[in-house]
Amino acid sequence: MTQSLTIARPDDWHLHLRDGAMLQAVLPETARHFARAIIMPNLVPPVVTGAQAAAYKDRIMTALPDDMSFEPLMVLYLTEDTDPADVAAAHASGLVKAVKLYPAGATTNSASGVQNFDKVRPVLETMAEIGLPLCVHGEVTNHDVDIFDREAVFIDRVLDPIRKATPELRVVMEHITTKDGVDYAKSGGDNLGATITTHHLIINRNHILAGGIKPHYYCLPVAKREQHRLALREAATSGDKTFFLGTDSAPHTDANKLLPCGCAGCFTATNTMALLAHVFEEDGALDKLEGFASKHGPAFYGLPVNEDTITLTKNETATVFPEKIESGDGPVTVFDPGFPVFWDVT
Ligand SMILES: NC(=O)N[C@@H](CC(=O)O)C(=O)O
Ligand SMILES: [Zn+2]
Ligand SMILES: [Zn+2]
Repeated sequence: MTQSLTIARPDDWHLHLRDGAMLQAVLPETARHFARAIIMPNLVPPVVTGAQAAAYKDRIMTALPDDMSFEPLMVLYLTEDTDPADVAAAHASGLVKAVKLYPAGATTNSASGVQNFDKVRPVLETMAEIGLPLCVHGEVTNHDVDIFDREAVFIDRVLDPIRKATPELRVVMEHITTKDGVDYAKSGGDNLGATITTHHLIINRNHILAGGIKPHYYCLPVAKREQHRLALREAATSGDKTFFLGTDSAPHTDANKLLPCGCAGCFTATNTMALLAHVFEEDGALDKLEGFASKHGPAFYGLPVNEDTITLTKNETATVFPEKIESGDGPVTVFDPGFPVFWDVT
């Protein structure tokens, strides 16, 4: 018997669209299901100023197929030279919905990120005053900190001090991967939210490393132990409005993934909603999917819930997702959950 679920059209609160040929290829994969997305600014060079964000938004809208509707929510990449007045103007004009903090060297294209957090205090204070959220890639970069501990250590050494110094600052902990992240987000009050990716609800570190290395499961923050995946599942399916969907769909060509030093990122835009329906059903929480994917994010960002809807259908035969999508830069492998999924967006 087929089963179906209609929910308000979802949004993606953490998405990499890239630029040029890759943008052209991946944008329809998101716009097919999602109404809006928070667009990550880690291009080369990064999207630092309001003018750069306006130009990038134009390129996204130009790449959007005529028969699709989609609103990119633009984000500025925080550097030690970011001008608070430029940030305030970009927010006041309605263009920019968040500022992104990358610790320098933490992840893909983060070389221009912040090294000395004191240098960005004036920007953070301006953001707190105007209510502009800070999105955070929450990992320290110290070589003496184990990669599996970098999120928990970031919370103690960087995030908590920033929030104590600026309690009015609204913060999104992006792509949390640990129980530590879940617990900290839960206890943070209304000014703190957290996004969770689809893939971190599905894989743990064994998926990457056991039985041969699987580069397509390698992303940052790296997937952790099973106990952490279970904590993320519980948070996402709990109905707690602190937690919302940010897919972190991060396309890299297969050529760039399958290298001796391969790129970090999972490309999930194509099948995210079907995978989430599977996950939420498995946890007996289909009634919580709409909150996670369509309602808690707009509430945090002070935006309306989308008026249109999507319908998810569970079929008798497994859904066949494309193994790869083609881009002008080369093929991009679609995230494979490793089990059959019977849901699809109709
Ligand atoms: N998540 C990833 O593994 N990669 C992202 C960067 C990021 O979100 O950290 C990317 O831009 O490729
Ligand atoms: Zn990140
Ligand atoms: Zn990301």
